[in-house]
Parts: sequence; structure tokens; C-alpha cells
Amino acid sequence: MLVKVCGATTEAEVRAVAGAGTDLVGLWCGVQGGPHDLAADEVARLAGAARRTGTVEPVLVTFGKDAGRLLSVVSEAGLSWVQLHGFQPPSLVRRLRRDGPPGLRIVKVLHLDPAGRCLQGPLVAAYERAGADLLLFDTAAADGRIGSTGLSADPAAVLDLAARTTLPFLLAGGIGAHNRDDFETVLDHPRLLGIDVDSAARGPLGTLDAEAASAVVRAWRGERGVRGEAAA
Ligand SMILES: O=C(O)c1ccccc1N[C@@H]1O[C@H](COP(=O)(O)O)[C@@H](O)[C@H]1O
Repeated sequence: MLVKVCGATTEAEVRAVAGAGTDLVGLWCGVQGGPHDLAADEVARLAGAARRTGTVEPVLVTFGKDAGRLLSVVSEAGLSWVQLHGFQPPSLVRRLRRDGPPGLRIVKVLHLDPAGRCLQGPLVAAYERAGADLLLFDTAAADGRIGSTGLSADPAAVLDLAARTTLPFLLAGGIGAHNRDDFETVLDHPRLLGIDVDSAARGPLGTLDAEAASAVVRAWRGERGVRGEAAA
């Protein structure tokens, strides 16, 4: 069970996430107006801090659509993971696959609305053909908001979406220590690779917090116990 925690803005948060036993830490860049958005040089600095922990890998999380800009951030920070969290076209996935560093892991996010419909529905197969490595199923709010909605998906809608895909996937959207059992059917899915968490990994001050992240890790890894294989 791979665990990613999203939205670090300081080295202390990166270390807290690593200390909680997670595998991946999300660093935002190109999330205009987002409270945890970082400049490219800050992404590079925090990516270095993540690598120095020896256990947690940095992930560029972005709404950006400009391939040249994203490739420059990936290159400057020496990143091996990018998470396309917005409504980027399949051609961006193709371009990152073609021009990105060898081994770059491209995660394309698909959003489920409150009725269980996938907002990127017609493009799902195209993202896979374009060279995405992983999908990430997250929720969209009724008003169209995406990213850290804190809203959980209906497990049946997750399974329906999984049935329309072939790649491994991560689960996100209001994931916390309290709701692991709601997703028992999803946990049994052979292509579920792990979870991605923002809100529930934050402490009372709103910063990423070792105790809050550890509670999520313990609840979701359970007897499946081991650290995610994709972190190495
Ligand atoms: O965390 C954000 O606000 C965010 C902004 C832009 C892109 C992605 C973002 N986070 C993603 O939100 C989900 C989970 O959030 P939550 O646990 O429901 O609060 C996850 O995929 C993060 O990568």
C-alpha cells in the first residue's frame, strides 16, 4: 500500500511526512492561487529535502498545461514523478513521456463528481494510450472544485471507473484514518496501488503533521503493512 501525502511547503513538513512512513510527498507548482503553491526553486529545494530523508520521493503536483514549463521544473528539481491534477489534454501526457527524463512516472488524475461521473470520461483511454503510468481517482465538488476537496468518493463509482481503465491507480478524496473500512471493496481491487491524502494528514495548525499522517498510514496499511514498492 503506497501512501502519498500532498502539499508540503516546508522542510519540516517533508520530514514529518517521511517520519510517518509515507512513500511520496506532493509539491505543488502551477496551482494558481493554491495555498500550498511553490515557485520552481522551492520545489527543487524541498525535493532535495525529501530525497535526503532516504525514504520519501517528491512528486510534482500541478494543474499546469505548458509542457516546456513542467519539463523545466522536473529537470531543475530532478523529479521522477509528476501528477497532472487538472484538465490537461492527453497530448501533454504524450509530450512528457517523449521529452521527460527516462523513467519519469506520470500520474494522470481522473475526477469523480458527486453523482459518480468521471469528469474526464471520454479521455480515459487516450490518457492511457498517451503513456500515463498510473491513474489517480480523486473527487470533484458539486461546484466543480478539484484538489483537496476533503470529499470521499462512492466506492461503487471508484470500482466502475477502475473497470474502464487498465493501469494501476491511487485513491484520493477525503481519505483518512476513519474511513478505511468504507473502501474494503476497493482495497481488494488488484490494481489499487495506494492512497493520496491531503486534509487528513494535517494537524490543528493546518500543516502536514507526523501524528496525523501516521494515523492514516496505520489505518490504511493495516495487515497489508509494508511500505509501497513504488517508492524505491
Ligand atoms: O491539496 C490540494 O489542495 C491540491 C491542489 C491542487 C492539486 C491537488 C491537490 N491535492 C490533491 O487532493 C487530493 C486529496 O485531498 P483531500 O485528502 O481530499 O484533502 C489528493 O489527490 C491530493 O493530491
